[in-house]
Amino acid sequence: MSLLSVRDLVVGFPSGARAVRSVSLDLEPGERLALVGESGCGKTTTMLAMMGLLPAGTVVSGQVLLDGEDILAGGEASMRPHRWTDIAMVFQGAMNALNPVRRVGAQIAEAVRIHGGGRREGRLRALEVLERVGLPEGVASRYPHELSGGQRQRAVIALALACEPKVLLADEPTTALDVIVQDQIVALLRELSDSLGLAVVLVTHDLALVPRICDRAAVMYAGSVVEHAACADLVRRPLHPYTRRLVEATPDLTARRPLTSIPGVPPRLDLPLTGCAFQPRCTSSLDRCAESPPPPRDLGGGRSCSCHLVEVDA
Ligand SMILES: Nc1ncnc2c1ncn2[C@@H]1O[C@H](COP(=O)(O)OP(=O)(O)OP(=O)(O)O)[C@@H](O)[C@H]1O
Repeated sequence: MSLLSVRDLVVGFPSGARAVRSVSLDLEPGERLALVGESGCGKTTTMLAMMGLLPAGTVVSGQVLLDGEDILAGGEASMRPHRWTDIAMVFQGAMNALNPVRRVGAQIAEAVRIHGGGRREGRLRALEVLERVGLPEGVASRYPHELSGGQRQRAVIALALACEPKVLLADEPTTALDVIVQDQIVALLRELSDSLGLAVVLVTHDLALVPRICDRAAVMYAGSVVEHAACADLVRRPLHPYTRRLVEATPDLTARRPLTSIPGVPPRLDLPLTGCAFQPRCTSSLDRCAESPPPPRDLGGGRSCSCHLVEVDA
């Protein structure tokens, strides 16, 4: 039994869009998984569904199992005991997620109190987690605007860790930071995961970032995971045509190869799909790619791929 297991998650919006069509993920303690894919493919929606925090959408079907318990099954009543205490999230654009008129330490202490801790415990825990993410003690009494971008991102990570979660969902945690600070946040996430046994799901559109933090990666396209592999395998030998194009479209300062873009646009999510979602943009598609969606094919060694071509090659 995995620490976290997402099974066939499907999320719909009132507009009729199926932003998440089929996502399955497994995570063990201390493991780091990246969820990658271009903008709009459903990464954030998947994370928000796992937290039970979808602003407008609904989980149409699927399960989110934490230590074997389906935390979505009973709605808010079954999610509430686990949100923040077992599974926590650093939101996209999180540097603006702190309350601007409250001191950083007080915000963390409040999170602890809301989840049953006392005042003193909250204060002590705030100092403890701020130190844990590499911030000096004085940060506790500062307001968010008095911190640098990197310090604010650390403070947001500290806030997410306040109630000692087992799983951290980090949505684009290094976007909008300069490369030096990005490196520091990458190192911090790795270190926290190793030392606390924290399982991390990193959401990013930046494939270059993935091997620096994660062990495994799941590639999403139009709401579905299309390939799942160890990061090194995924980057060295991508199997799905979409992953291949994504790798080719990722800047690499050492390789001196021309950068390419992926022609075309992802499909509309409010229309049903008859075949593979990537087929209209795929340069190697077969007739049946337009006719039937390729099921995920288990290739062994933790690798899977949803592509008719991979079936032909195998
Ligand atoms: N509240 C909403 N109502 C309707 N559609 C929505 C809503 N929120 C998101 N969507 C749609 O769901 C799809 C997936 O969005 P999502 O933000 O999950 O993608 P993403 O992969 O995280 O993209 P990004 O990297 O840009 O954040 C998009 O097509 C988006 O337009």
